[in-house]
Amino acid sequence: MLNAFSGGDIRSAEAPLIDAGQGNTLMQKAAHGLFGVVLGLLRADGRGIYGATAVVLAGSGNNGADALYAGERLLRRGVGATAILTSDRVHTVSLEAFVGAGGTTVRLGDADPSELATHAAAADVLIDGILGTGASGGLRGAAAGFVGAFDAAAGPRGTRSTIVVACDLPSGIGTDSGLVEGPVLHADATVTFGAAKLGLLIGEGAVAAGELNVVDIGLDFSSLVPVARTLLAPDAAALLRPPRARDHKYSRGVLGVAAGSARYPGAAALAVGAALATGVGMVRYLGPDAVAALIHQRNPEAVASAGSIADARSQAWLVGPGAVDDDDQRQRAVDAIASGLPTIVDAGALGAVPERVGPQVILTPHAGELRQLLAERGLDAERSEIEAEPAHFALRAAETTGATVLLKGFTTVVAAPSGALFVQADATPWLATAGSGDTLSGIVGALAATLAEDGGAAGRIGVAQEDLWAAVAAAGALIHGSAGRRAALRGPVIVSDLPADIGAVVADLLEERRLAM
Ligand SMILES: NC(=O)C1=CN([C@@H]2O[C@H](COP(=O)(O)OP(=O)(O)OC[C@H]3O[C@@H](n4cnc5c(N)ncnc54)[C@H](O)[C@@H]3O)[C@@H](O)[C@H]2O)[C@@H](O)CC1
Ligand SMILES: [K+]
Repeated sequence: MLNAFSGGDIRSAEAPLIDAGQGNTLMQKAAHGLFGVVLGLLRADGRGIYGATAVVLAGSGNNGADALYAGERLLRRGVGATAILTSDRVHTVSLEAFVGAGGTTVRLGDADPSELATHAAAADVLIDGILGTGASGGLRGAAAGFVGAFDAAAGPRGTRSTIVVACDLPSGIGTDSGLVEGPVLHADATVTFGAAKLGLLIGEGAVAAGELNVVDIGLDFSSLVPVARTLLAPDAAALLRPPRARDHKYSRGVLGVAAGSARYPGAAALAVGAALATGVGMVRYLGPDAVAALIHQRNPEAVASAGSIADARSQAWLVGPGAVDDDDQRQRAVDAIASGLPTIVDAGALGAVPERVGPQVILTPHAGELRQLLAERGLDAERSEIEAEPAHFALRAAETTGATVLLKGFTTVVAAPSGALFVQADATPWLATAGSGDTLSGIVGALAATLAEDGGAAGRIGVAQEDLWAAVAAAGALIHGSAGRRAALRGPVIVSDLPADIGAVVADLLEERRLAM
């Protein structure tokens, strides 16, 4: 599990060490970690170290100092380095160390920004040390102008030749919100110190951060509660329930699916296929015969009927994908939510959620659906506001409804009504395609069905019992994202092919778990 903390948490973890005169040691550890990642990136890209070139953007605070000390280390390894000082003030001791190692410096205010940007775009590495956790608001003035000029000279991430590495955070992102106000340098990698900050995991901050590296600088977080957690592969693996010797189809877990309608039959087939690939004892399908016929073309093992929720014994329910303009499906959604069983509520069923439910009800909206859900409860927000601050709005929705809320987006945010937050960035943009959400709900449904009667699941991954369903939803996002990345190796993702990748991801997770035991 990766824990994320707020800027305030990081400061309070640093405080005792700084009070004990360890401030410089912390900074040297941070700089050393940054230096190490830069070396690794140069090597991974097949570039030599000796003779490579680096540009260090150094702002007025300690973030600039970290970047300058990392620059000093690069200089001592034969890298040619220039520091662009973005403010009139600079951390003098680190600047002296940088210059003492042979670095050249230039003040941003004294030079032509487009000339400096051209120079930076020709370098092998650009280290962004303009602002760190002490930033208030986005980049302004000359620094903002430089970022625009660099983007114009170097081209966007993925096409440019300069490797951009953010020191602690991409400068100007909200440490706790991931909000980006104004221009921001999109990093190839971010090297963050002590612990991940929430703003690196959500919203535009996560987009700007690129690959996240957390450097241990010896801070003690044991007395602090993380503001968010990210499940890693071993956590998702611990939630999988492989079949045991005496299992039968009912003991493994039955997922009931009330999805699909005459208008959207495909969503049900995608959800059922994904659930079966994740591993369940049985899928019971409830819905129109025409939809059942489509499901059976691909998955004849699904048991189908047009009955009611009360007649179809299941351990968990999945309602809503493709269930539009269908009174029977709506009634099944209402009954499933009221059953008290874990119930994944997607798309067409989100409108059937009563005022208050429990955390075993897992809502899986995208930003537009969450906007609607909140509006129906008198909480008005624009879709763009939700996309900019996904954690805030997912928590609001969980608090208001009592449900677990999985908000889809570039990163998946899962909020529990307790206030616990999980953030998963496992997906690939290739998964942004029609039908993708139906497979995610199928995966989460299968996990819920297999864990519904497993009292030890929360303990296995170290979460409170009340947050189990949020962790299950996060594990579903991890499996879905990993399957999407695997599928994308073959080319654009075709969602109906995803079950093969879901099965392979589940197999890999179980194998890693076996090897770790
Ligand atoms: N406190 C510590 O002991 C450690 C701090 N570390 C580093 O220190 C950083 C935090 O340092 P600071 O607190 O000095 O803060 P920053 O380095 O983030 O800089 C804050 C300074 O920038 C200015 N500023 C704020 N917002 C601005 C804006 N929008 N535009 C232009 N200027 C703005 C302010 O004058 C402020 O003094 C961390 O991100 C990390 O890199 C690390 O060295 C580890 C140890
Ligand atoms: K920075």
